[in-house]
Order: sequence, then structure tokens, then C-alpha cells
Amino acid sequence: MTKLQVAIDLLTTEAALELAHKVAPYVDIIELGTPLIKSEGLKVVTAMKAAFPDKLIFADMKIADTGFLEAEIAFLAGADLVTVMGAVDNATIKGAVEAAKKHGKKVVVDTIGVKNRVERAQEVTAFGVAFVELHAGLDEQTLAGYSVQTLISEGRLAKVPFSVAGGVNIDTIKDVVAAGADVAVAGGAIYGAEDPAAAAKALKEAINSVTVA
Ligand SMILES: O=C(CO)[C@H](O)[C@H](O)COP(=O)(O)O
Repeated sequence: MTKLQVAIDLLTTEAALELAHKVAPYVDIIELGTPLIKSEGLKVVTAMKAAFPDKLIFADMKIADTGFLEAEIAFLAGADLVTVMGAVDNATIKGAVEAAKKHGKKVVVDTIGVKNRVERAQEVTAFGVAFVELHAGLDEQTLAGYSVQTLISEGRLAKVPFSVAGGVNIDTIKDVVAAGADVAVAGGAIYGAEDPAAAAKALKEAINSVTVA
């Protein structure tokens, strides 16, 4: 069953916790976005894990160097999953995976800026990452012609564990699930909604309504 991950791209711990309390019944993974972590530091990760010990806490660290060190500080702060950039040296990804093994946690590779996402997803999966995030960032989503369908098609082709992130919403989430995604990531579609709980509930129901062949 595809998991629902809420990406919290807000800027304060207080706002993040308030949102998480509203949507927690409907989500499997709570992501602390990169701007949030840069704004608040890893104490937001610690606070979220303390508030939701039964949820998977995803620290979107977007690690680009010193893979072991940066992954370890996030795991020690309470993260269950951390992101490493797919475009960086393999040594950084392997270092983060080592830290994950040491702490019994997981690494996700983020493919922002990766030219051939399918090929790179297959390469990094061999390093022992949990899954690959087929991702178009918030800036890329504003470019003319952007469509999340590109990421969904790449997920079908890659045949490795993957998530899709980049403007996933109620109109597209069923396609994400049907493509076999392990995780569907929704940020703006939840935190930007008038009623975030209702939005998360609808996304979860949409996931549950799809039968994957
Ligand atoms: O990691 C991110 C940006 O770098 C976002 O959290 C991710 O793109 C999901 O958010 P949205 O659903 O609003 O695109």
C-alpha cells in the first residue's frame, strides 16, 4: 500500500506541530521540509518525534556532502528517514547509508537536479537506500510545461522502490499509486489547503481507492 507523506514546508516548529496534529490521522510519514529545518534547526525533528513517536519522521536534509556526519546528526535528533541528494558523489550517499545502518534508520535519495532520474535511481538503489524520491522541487514546478506525470512515468520505468514529490495533489495522486509508488508526497496540497485535515483525508482515501495490479 502506498504511504502518504505530508511535506511540511512551513517555517516554525509551532506551525509545523499545529499542522501535524491536524493531519496525523491520515498520514504515514511526517516530513520536516528543508526550509523548516534550516529555519528552526534539528530541534524541530526532535519535537516532532516526541509528539508523534508512532509516525515515521522524515528529515529533508538534502545532504550534499559529509554524508555520514549529517545523516547521523539527523538520526540522533530523532529522524527515521533522511534525504541525500542523488546528484552528489556516491561516497556521500554511501556514507549516509552507513550512518543509517549504525542507527537502524533509512536513507532516501532526492533526485532534484538529476538529469537521468531513472538510471540514477537504479544506481543508488544498489547502495542500500530505502527508496528514491523522484522529485521536482518547488522552483522547477513553476517552469512552463512542468508536469508531475513525467515523474510518474519515470517511476514505472525505474522498477525500484520510489516516491513521487512535486505538486502531487488530489487530481494526480491516483496515478502515483497506480504507478506502484511506495510513497506519495504532498506538501502544498495539504498545508496550503483551507482545511488541511480534510485535504489529507481525501488524499488518503484516494490512495485506498486504487487497486494496484
Ligand atoms: O522537498 C520539497 C521541495 O524541495 C517539497 O517538500 C516537495 O516538493 C513536496 O512539496 P509539494 O507537494 O508542495 O511539491
